[in-house]
Amino acid sequence: MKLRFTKMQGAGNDFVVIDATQAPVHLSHTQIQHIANRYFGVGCDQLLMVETTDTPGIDFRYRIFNADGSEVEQCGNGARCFVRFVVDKGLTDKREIRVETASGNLTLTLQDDGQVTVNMGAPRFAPAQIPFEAEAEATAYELPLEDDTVTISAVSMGNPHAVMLVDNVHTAEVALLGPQIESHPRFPQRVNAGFMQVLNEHEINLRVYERGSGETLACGTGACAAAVSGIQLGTLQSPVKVHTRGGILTISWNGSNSPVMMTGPADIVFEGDIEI
Ligand SMILES: N[C@@H](CCC[C@H](N)C(=O)O)C(=O)O
Repeated sequence: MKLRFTKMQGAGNDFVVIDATQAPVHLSHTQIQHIANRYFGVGCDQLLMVETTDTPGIDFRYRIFNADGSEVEQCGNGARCFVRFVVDKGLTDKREIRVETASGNLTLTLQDDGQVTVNMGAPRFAPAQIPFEAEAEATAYELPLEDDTVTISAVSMGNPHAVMLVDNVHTAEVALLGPQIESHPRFPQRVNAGFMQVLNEHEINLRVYERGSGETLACGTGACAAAVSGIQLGTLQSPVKVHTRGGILTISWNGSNSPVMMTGPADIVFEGDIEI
């Protein structure tokens, strides 16, 4: 069977987007892994499935799958690409769109300059899926690894993140520490591992080793989690410009239960059909 797809990217985090608004599309783990494979498939960090919904006041539903086939709760760069997709494909003429995800509803706005702003909702600091004993907000936790102990902040943006401070992201041991943090026993659902270098109180460099996809050029929820943890720790102030390997994201957060706002690019790269 041939499957029509659109390849997109947001700050270099790349996606295969499937339009399932006309008819349902069911893909197995193996089919998603094949599509995501950069040698034998299309290649992507995540696959996004755009669907309709009957929920009042909600325009679409969209589902997110990592390159390893696992379905996840949230994806910041994917949310921006989702908006560009439904607008560019003529699936809506709205510029402010409400979408249902596995971790709640989001409001997304397509700006006149083509950038997309996403209201990512409020962060959580003791997320249920991260069983730290302490309840304190934005506390830094010691995490013992194979040959080292690192200090991380645990932040949920709907999906789980462990953010650590590093002196220099370019030399940080992302490939070594990322997989150890991702599958650490203290994170039964696994976790996205962020490596943050503070440049000044409004600017950071960030690399993220993503759960289920490995290191990506950018991670939207990772950028939100890093900015939030830095603001909570008192080293950053909103807004925070996040420099990733694939582009710049701007994160604003007024603290406590206020929503995290993320702004950044989203573009279509090409379209095609793949045999699955
Ligand atoms: N790239 C994404 C996050 C995708 C999901 C993540 N790998 C997870 O497993 O939670 C983003 O832009 O937020």
